[in-house]
Amino acid sequence: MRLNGEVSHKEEEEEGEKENGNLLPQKVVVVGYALTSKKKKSFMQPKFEVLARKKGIVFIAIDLNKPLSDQGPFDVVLHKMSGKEWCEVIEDYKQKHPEVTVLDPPDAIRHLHNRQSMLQNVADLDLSDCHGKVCVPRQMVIKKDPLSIPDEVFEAGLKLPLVAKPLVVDGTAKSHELFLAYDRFSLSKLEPPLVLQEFVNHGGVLFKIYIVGEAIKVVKRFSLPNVSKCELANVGVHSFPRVSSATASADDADLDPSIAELPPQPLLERLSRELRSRLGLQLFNIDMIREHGTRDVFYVIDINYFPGYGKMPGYEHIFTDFLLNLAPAT
Ligand SMILES: Nc1ncnc2c1ncn2[C@@H]1O[C@H](COP(=O)(O)OP(=O)(O)OP(=O)(O)O)[C@@H](O)[C@H]1O
Ligand SMILES: O=P(O)(O)O[C@H]1[C@H](O)[C@@H](O)[C@H](OP(=O)(O)O)[C@@H](OP(=O)(O)O)[C@H]1O
Ligand SMILES: [Mg+2]
Ligand SMILES: [Mg+2]
Repeated sequence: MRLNGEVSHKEEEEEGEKENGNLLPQKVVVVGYALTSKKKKSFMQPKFEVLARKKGIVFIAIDLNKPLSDQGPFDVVLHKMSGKEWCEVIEDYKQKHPEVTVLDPPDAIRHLHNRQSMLQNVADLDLSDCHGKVCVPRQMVIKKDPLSIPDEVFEAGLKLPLVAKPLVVDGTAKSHELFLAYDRFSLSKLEPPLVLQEFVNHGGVLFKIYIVGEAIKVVKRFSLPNVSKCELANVGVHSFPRVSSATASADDADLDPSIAELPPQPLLERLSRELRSRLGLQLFNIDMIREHGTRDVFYVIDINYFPGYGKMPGYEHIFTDFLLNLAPAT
């Protein structure tokens, strides 16, 4: 962290001074960020930037066309960019600048770019003493041949309906194109590589658990409705919209309490702590559903790196506190 006067961002400091009634923040934290334009728009909201500036945080957009080491100096680097080249840039920068906190390590982020590896750590957890059970839906990966899917699904004993998800998550709209498949034969129309995941009835409500370091914020979102017994006779693959990513929150909706009751806090805390340490990540969210008809059986269906924090209530304060409290890298 830099003390005032050590940084050459005079304009921002003067602005902070005015807004603070001549009270300068005790330290200035310089945060370089490399975000896609979509992510920049949703994350760098004016209200957030103003609050951060008042608290002594200076954001600087990293210029991808210039060497990273020639920019800054930074205290923290935030990034969500895909591509091997960028990972190499970040790895190289981390080695040359151990004093900078780089969030998060590319290798750890890569773990979430694959829908099979992203859930592995959840599958390995045992939270049975934590007011609930956290599982992952049964799933399988189809790497290549779509014509083999019906037999593979049968051999694996997966129960229909299945959610078909692109195996790789790379920030593109295509990687979020999902299908609900009612019969195994129609699955051969889909394009591998795919993950086929058992659909879990959950009453149409999903819990999004946002993690920012040690801070946890859980919100309710609308999700897919239950599949009834008679719908099981349906056939075909049906694409569905990004229902849970909509800005509309289910927090204020009049919902059946047995469906909408938030997961127990101790369970959320333990799950978040374990995943933070096992994944080696500070910035992510977890999509969790409650199995319909149960009180305490939960499934994690998705984990996202650097999700849409702009939609997280109070993100401005949570994020500024997080950045200010980051220990300087040693
Ligand atoms: N196994 C499942 N059982 C029931 N519903 C599911 C399951 N998997 C996904 N869904 C529904 O589909 C939605 C999208 O699935 P998922 O979160 O895996 O996709 P995504 O494209 O990674 O989403 P995000 O926008 O959160 O990154 C979920 O929010 C939920 O409504
Ligand atoms: O915050 P939630 O509701 O989970 O939704 C996020 C998704 O989970 C992310 O995958 C989206 O980011 P990418 O599409 O860049 O992966 C992310 O995109 P955004 O930054 O444009 O909001 C969100 O849609
Ligand atoms: Mg999701
Ligand atoms: Mg996702």
